[in-house]
Amino acid sequence: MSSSDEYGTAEGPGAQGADAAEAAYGADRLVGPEAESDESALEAALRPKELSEFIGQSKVREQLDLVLKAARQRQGTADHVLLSGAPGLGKTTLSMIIAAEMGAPIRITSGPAIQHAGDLAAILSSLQEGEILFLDEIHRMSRPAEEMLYMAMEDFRVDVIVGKGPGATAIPLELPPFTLVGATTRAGLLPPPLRDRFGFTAHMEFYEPAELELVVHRSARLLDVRTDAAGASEIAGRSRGTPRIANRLLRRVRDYAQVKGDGVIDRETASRALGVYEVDERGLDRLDRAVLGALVKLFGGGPVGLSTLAVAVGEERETVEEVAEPFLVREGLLARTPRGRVATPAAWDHLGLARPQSQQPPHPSSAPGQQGLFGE
Ligand SMILES: Nc1ncnc2c1ncn2[C@@H]1O[C@H](COP(=O)(O)OP(=O)(O)OP(=O)(O)O)[C@@H](O)[C@H]1O
Repeated sequence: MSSSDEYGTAEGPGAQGADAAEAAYGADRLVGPEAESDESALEAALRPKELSEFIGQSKVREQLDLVLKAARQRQGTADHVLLSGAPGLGKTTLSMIIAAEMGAPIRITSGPAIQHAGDLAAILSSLQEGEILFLDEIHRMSRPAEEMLYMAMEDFRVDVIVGKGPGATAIPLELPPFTLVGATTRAGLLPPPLRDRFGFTAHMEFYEPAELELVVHRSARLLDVRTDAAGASEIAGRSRGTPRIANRLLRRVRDYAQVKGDGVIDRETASRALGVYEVDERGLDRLDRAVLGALVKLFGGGPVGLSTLAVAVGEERETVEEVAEPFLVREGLLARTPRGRVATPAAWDHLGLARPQSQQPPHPSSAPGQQGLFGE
């Protein structure tokens, strides 16, 4: 096994790998950021319909508001919009809000559904003037379709190729002006010519706990569930900065409150309910804690190779690398280093374990160089 095989990449997985591993492991994962297969109707019911209802992302909202107002004043179509950010942060929701604010219809499709340029030509040629075309996972579109999109975005025109080989001819096709809203979890993977054709690019950040509390209160109101401030705060704190997860945890806590309590969600009820589902107070689930526990207890905090860590927790290495690690890294509990995975001092604290000597904060009298690995 090569050393890169053993240690995995320090940067993390590629796009397709991450999507596949999340889909495979994350299908029934309460804190997975992807939508579950039966979730779309529930999500639709909870989507904010107007920009003013959209919680958080204040900069994005302010900028988008300007873009849309200006387009409305000119009675034209809005510039193409690129929304980037992790799954479940509200990209689809924002695209629907753009359509609503522009009073325009919306067509929804995704990169993986457009494998041939012809698929895209069929969609583009049937758009109405001013229509919003939402292209989710735009980074997963095929190359020929992507190239067709360049011209469509810039000149509202496509060349449809008829025939094959030397006899093939390009028939130009005029398109009505439309607004493309592209969404991607990996803006860095978009080729620059595509990225540059968007007039407005917004990066969506993870939400602050206070913003997620507002999401929980709003959803609770729509679901007709009573939640007090402490209950909403407990759910928000475990939602990994993601409204989709907040809404999902709220539904599970609602079940618990209904079956085991009086239907009201307070701190105690939320905490007990999420304990049943093994989501801890910081939003880690069983897999996250298994990875962290193995790293700390079996390997003294590392460095340890990815494959060895995966064997220790009985999972595929892709699952550890793509499903568990991103959140652990984001939370500052685990670091990916060229020598392998390393637990940070916060990992011991989170697991309620005493830090070993090497991870102790330096004693004020200790000489430089005797500090722990992270030199706190
Ligand atoms: N700012 C917000 N305020 C209130 N609810 C939100 C907000 N953002 C997202 N949500 C809710 O979270 C859920 C997921 O949002 P959405 O489907 O728009 O995410 P997404 O970024 O498009 O995810 P994916 O990349 O997986 O398609 C929806 O039910 C939506 O109502």
